[in-house]
Amino acid sequence: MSRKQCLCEAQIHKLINNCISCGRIVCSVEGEGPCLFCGNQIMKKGELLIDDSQFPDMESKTAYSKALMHKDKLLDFHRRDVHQSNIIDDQADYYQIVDDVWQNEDIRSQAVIKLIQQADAEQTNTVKQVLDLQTMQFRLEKETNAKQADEFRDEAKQLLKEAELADKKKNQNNSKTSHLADNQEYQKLYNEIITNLNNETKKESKKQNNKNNKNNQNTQQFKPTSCRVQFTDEYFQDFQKELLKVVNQEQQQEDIFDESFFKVEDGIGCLSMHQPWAQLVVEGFKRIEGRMWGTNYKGPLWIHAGAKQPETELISAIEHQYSQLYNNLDNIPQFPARYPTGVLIGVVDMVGYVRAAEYNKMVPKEKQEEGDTEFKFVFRNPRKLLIPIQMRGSNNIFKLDDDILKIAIKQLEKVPVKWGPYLIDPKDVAKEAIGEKQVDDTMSKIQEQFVINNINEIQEKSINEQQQKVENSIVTDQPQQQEKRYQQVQSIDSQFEKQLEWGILIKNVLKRDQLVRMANFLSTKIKKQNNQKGALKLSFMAKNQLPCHDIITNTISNITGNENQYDNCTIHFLKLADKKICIQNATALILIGQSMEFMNNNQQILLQQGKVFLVEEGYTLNGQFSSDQQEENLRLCIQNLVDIIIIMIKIAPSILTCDFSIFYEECDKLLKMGVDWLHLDVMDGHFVPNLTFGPPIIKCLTNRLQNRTFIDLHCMIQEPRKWIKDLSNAGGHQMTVHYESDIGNIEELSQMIKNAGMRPALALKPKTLIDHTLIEIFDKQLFDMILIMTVEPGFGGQKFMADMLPKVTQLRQRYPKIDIQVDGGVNCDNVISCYEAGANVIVSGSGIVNAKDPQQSINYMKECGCQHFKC
Ligand SMILES: O=C(CO)[C@@H](O)[C@H](O)COP(=O)(O)O
Repeated sequence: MSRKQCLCEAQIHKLINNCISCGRIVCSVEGEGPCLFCGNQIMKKGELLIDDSQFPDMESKTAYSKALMHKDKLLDFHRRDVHQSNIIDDQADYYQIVDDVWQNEDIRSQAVIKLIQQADAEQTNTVKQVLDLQTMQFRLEKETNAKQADEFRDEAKQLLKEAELADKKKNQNNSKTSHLADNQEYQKLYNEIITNLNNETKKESKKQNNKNNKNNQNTQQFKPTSCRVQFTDEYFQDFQKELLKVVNQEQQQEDIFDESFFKVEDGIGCLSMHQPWAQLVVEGFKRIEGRMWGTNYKGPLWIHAGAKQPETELISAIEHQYSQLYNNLDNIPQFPARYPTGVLIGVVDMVGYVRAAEYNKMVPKEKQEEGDTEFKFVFRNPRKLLIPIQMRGSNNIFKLDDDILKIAIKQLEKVPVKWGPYLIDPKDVAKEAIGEKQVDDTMSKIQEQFVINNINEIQEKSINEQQQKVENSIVTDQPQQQEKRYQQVQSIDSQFEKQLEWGILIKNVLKRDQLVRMANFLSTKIKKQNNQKGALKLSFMAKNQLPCHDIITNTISNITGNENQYDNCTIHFLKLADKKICIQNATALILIGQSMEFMNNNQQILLQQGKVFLVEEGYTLNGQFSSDQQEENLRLCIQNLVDIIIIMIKIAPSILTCDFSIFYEECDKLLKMGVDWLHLDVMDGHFVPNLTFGPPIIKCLTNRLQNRTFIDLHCMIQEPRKWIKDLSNAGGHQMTVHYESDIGNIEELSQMIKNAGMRPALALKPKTLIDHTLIEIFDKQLFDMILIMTVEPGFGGQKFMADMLPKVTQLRQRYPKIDIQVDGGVNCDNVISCYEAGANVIVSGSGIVNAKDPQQSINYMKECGCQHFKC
C-alpha cells in the first residue's frame, strides 16, 4: 500500500509509532519512513534512539535495563489485571469504546478486526458514475467493497455491544472473587507497591503534622477525587485505601495549606478578587471569602479588584443576594456606587479562616454567603480607599508593593459595619482541628449572639418609640424647653451607654455653645456609665449596629431646634477603644469614655476616661493615644479621621517671605499660631522667573514637622508630572499644578496625582479666563481645589489684583462645595472681599509673615471667614 496521510490516529489502522519530533500518531496507512507532517524519520515500535555510547559505565547501563524491565513488569501488571477493577475516569469521556482498555479483551479485539476490515474496504472504495437512461442524469453508485465495509462496521458495532454487556456481567460476578491471591508474582508486586505507598504516606503525614502542628492523624479529611474508583473484592479494598491516601496527599497539595508559601515575608498581604465581590468586601457587606486553599496569614489584608469588568446583571444579582442575606435590614447601607476594576480598593483585617465543615455548623444555611470552598477567610474592619489605586493583581496572597502601601494608607476611609451581624466569632477562627465540644461551644455562642441581637433590636425599637414620644411633645423652641428636652432624652438611657466607648465627630452643624451643651449632656451619661460598667460592656459586645445613632441625631435636632439643619450635619461615630488617633482641624470632637493623650501645640493634654472634650473648629491637635496597638492601626486611624473632616476655612500662609535660614522654626511658629495649612511655593525658574526649592528641602521640613499639618504644594513648574512621585514622597498632601504649564492629558495628570496619594488642584494665572474648556474640566471633578492667582506668579509681596475676584464668584456659583483658594497680595484689608467672592482657602505671605502682629492677622482672617461662612 502506498503511503497516504491518514487521520485515524491508529484507531482504525495498526499503530506504527509516534513521531518523536512532532508527536504525530502514525498508522499503517501512513507507514514507516519520514513523518508526513514534519519529515522526521519515524522509528518502528521497540526501536531505540539510545546507543551504548550514551552509557558511560556499566552501572548506568544496568540501571537503564533494570528500569526497562520494571516498566515492562508494570505494563504487564496493568494490561493483564487492571481490568478486574472497574476504573471510571474523566478521560474515558473523550475516547471511543474501541480504545477503551478496560473493556473485555477478546470480544473487543474481534470488533477491532471488523473495524479494520471496514476501514480497509473503504480505503479501496470506488464509486461509479452511472447514467440513468430514464432521467438522462448521472448518479453515483458504490462498488461492492464499500457495501462490504458497511457490513463490517455493523458487525463491529454488534461485537462491541456484546463486549460491554459481558464486562458488566463480569463485574457483577467478580465481586466476591479474589483474582490475585493465587498468583505469587503479582502478590509480591502488590506487596511492594503497598509498602512503598505506606512509607510515602507515613513520611507525608509526618511532614503535614509538623507543618500544621497536628497531633492526630485521624483528623485528616479525605475528600472525593475526580477519579472514581470502584474495587470489587476485599483484597482490592486494601489497595483502594492505600491508593486513596496517595490521592488525598495529591489532593491536599491542591487544597493547599502551606504556611510558608502564603506567608508574605516582611510585608503586608494583598488578595485579588473579582468585582463585584471585591467591593462588597471593602464596603463591609461581604465578610467571608471562600477559597480552595488555606493560609495562616493574619492581619491587614489589602483587597485588589481584578481587571474583569462585572456585568450589570451580575452586580444586581449579587447585590440582591446580599440584601436577602441581611434579611432586608432597614439600616443596610447603600450598595457600592462603583465597582472599579484593575485597582487596589481597600483593606480588611484577616482574622483567619474556618474550614467548610465548621462553617456549615456555625452559620445557618440561609445566612451562608460562601458556597463550596474548603477555606472560608473571615474578614473584619473593612476600610476603603477614597481613590482606588491602579495596579496589577497576582495569585494567592501576595506582598503589596511598599510604594503603593505608603500612598494607600493615606487615604483610607473606615466603613460602618455594625448594621449587620457577624456570624463567626474571631475566637473560633483558624482552629486546625475543632473537636465536638468546641463546636458545641461555638454554636451556643452564636445562638447566644442571635438571641442578644434580637433583644437589642426590640429594646432599640422601644427606645426609639419613647424618643419619638418625647419629640412629639416638643412644641416650642424656648431655651428652657430645650433644656427640658435634654432631660427627657437623658432619661432614655438603657441603650445609650453603648456608644460610651465611642467618640462622636460632629461636623458642620452645631454652634460652639450648642456643642458645649451637647458635651455636658453626654458627660452626665458617662457618669452613669461608670456605675454599671460590666453590664454595659456585655450589651455593647453583643450589639452589631451603630450605637444609638438615632438618639444622637435626634438630640442634635432638639438642640438646634431645627430638624432641617440635621441634613447638613454629619455625625461620625468613632470607635476609639485601643486606638491611637491624631486629629487635624476637627469641627467638633467629643470623646467619650477613654483615657487618651493629646498634644496641642506641644502641650500634652490628658483626656481622662469618663470626661468629654470638645475640640473647636480650626484647632490643630496632634498627638497619640497610649495604646498597645500596632503602628499600622495608628496610621489607618489617623487617615480615617483626616478624611472625614470637612475643610471649611483654611488659612494657609505662604512661607515665601519667611527667613529660610530658619525654615522649620518659621513654619513651627506659624503652626503654633493656629494656621491650618502650610503653602509651599515650588518654582523652577522656567515656568516663573524665580527659583525656590524642591522635594529634598520639603522632605527636610516635613520630617521635622512629623505630619503636624497639611502640606499644600503650589507648583509653579513647567513639567509638573515629572515631579509627582518625588513631591509625594517629600510629604506633600496637595499638589497644585498650573493650567498654563505642560500638563498634557489633564485627566491622566489628575489621576497620577491621586495615585500618588495627593489631592490634585489646578491653578489659573491672572490672564487665564474661565472658558468652556475649563468648565468642562471642573465639571468632571478632576480637581479638589481651584487656585485663582491674584498676582502674577513668581514673587511674594505684590499688589493684590481685585479684578480676579469675579472669577472666584463665577466658580463658587457653579461649584458650591469645592475648595477655592486665592493667592497673591491677600491681607487683612482685602480678605473679606475674598470670602465674599466665595474663596475659602486664603494664602497670605507678606500679609501674615510681615504683619506687625502675625497672630492678630491670622485670628482676624479666621474670624472674618467664620462669620462669612457661619461656621
Ligand atoms: O505663589 C505666590 C507667588 O507666586 C504666592 O504664594 C505668594 O508668595 C504669596 O505671597 P504674598 O503675595 O501674599 O506676599
